[in-house]
Amino acid sequence: MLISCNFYIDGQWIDPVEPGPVHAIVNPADEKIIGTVLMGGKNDAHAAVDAARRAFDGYSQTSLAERRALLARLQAVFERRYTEMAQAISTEMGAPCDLAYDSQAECGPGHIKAALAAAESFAFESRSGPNGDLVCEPIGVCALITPWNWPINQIMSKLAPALLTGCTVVLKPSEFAPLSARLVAEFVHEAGYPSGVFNMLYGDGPVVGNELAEHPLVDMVSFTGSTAAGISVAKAAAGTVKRVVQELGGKSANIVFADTDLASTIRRGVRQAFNNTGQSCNAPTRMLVERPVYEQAIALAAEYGAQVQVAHPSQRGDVIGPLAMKRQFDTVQRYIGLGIQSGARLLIGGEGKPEGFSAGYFVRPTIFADVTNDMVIAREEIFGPVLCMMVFDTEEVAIRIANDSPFGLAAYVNTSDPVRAQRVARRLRAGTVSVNGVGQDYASPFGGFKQSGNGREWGRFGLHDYIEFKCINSDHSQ
Ligand SMILES: NC(=O)C1=CN([C@@H]2O[C@H](COP(=O)(O)OP(=O)(O)OC[C@H]3O[C@@H](n4cnc5c(N)ncnc54)[C@H](O)[C@@H]3O)[C@@H](O)[C@H]2O)C=CC1
Ligand SMILES: O=Cc1ccc(S(=O)(=O)O)cc1
Repeated sequence: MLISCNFYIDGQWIDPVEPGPVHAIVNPADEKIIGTVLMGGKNDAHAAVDAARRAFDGYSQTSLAERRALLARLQAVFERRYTEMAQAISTEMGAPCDLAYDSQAECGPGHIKAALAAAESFAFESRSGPNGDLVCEPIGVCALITPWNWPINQIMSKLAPALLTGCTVVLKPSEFAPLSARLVAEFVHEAGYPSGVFNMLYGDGPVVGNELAEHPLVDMVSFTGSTAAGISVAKAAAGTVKRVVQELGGKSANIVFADTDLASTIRRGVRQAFNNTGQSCNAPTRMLVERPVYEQAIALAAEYGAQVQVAHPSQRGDVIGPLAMKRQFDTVQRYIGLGIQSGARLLIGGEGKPEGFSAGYFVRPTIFADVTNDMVIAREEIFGPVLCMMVFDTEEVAIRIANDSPFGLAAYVNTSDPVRAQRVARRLRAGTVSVNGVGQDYASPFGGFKQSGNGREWGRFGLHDYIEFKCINSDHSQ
């Protein structure tokens, strides 16, 4: 039976009032249509915003204790229905089942727990000065516009702090990840949130997303996606002076110094670049290797890259699945072609599908060596399993190349010298820096410098996005 996805507005499952083109849900592993997403229009966006606006007066006045209890209930529902979520993500965007279960779905409870933990020590009320009492109030109605690549990471890193701070929400997920968003709506309903606190509708970015960004009754927009769409959102939001938080693209550098444990560093770098089939905005897609170990690093990367197994998402283990959609497949093919034309040395992979895959948006994991930082493949976000390797001679040059990017989301440094690691990390213009493979915890801030964005999500940093600070000045001497 075909799946049909409709909207959750004001506590009800409803069809669009202004139906747009129906979007087919295509399983990226076999290209079969498994369902449809009903896409809305401007009037649907208005209905969702109106519901969120009506609910705001009541929900914003609930106590923090009540909101913590509700969010804890949402966590419990999520954990009980966890397997459904992992399966939905794997089906809609092709994440291999173990990645979907262990990492993709895990972001849901992960972000809820981090928000709840942050609230324990967050100063929602404090003194700001001799006369001032500082109170943190919910900013209002929030539009959450999210992509398809880590759908639950991106929904829950926004939704958990929004709900905890007393905001009401309109979620517009990507139509390419409709199933996980539908489950989120079911979980919120089951957790017992009042009607209108959470609303969800599908629609095109330029129509529904844009309408939410422009809407005078929306107080803030939290957007994750491409830099181009993020710029459109900011422009649309500017007329109403609403807050816009953007988490955008990346082209992250992975600096490999000659004193590192080369084999494990290269293996990890290849694995991280190909994880989620390269569809992560913080993927380390530019590997910068110090000259004395460059040829050795290239040989290791080719060896490990060739061992990467492309497989149907139902296959257990550390494999990579298809890209999420045909558009992404075509984009990645184009970039691989551009890499070859630009004279980069193709180590593994290349254009076309891997052997044995005729259906599905599977691509060949591809590594280019001798890439220079002016090549298109080194400058633009490819969003596929395409790794660019470059050589550098000095620490100074490595930092310069790493920072020579319009993006600044993440960076990676590998060296056995802890002093150098800290020195370099502090000079990299990126929102997160990983030293020797150490990953990010949910309590720490995630976001970018430059055209990678303007905010910080996760943990207590995420709470700030949804808060207005109010200073109440009065005579404290009495
Ligand atoms: N940084 C990240 O996490 C992501 C980056 N991307 C990059 O973006 C490229 C294109 O992927 P897309 O799915 O097309 O991402 P996108 O940025 O177009 O879409 C992300 C979300 O924004 C919405 N949207 C798009 N245009 C909008 C507009 N003008 N106003 C309001 N909302 C809008 C979409 O409907 C979706 O919900 C990828 O190849 C990749 O390079 C894509 C997804 C996530
Ligand atoms: O830890 C999970 C995680 C971190 C980053 C991203 S993305 O950069 O937004 O793709 C996804 C998942």
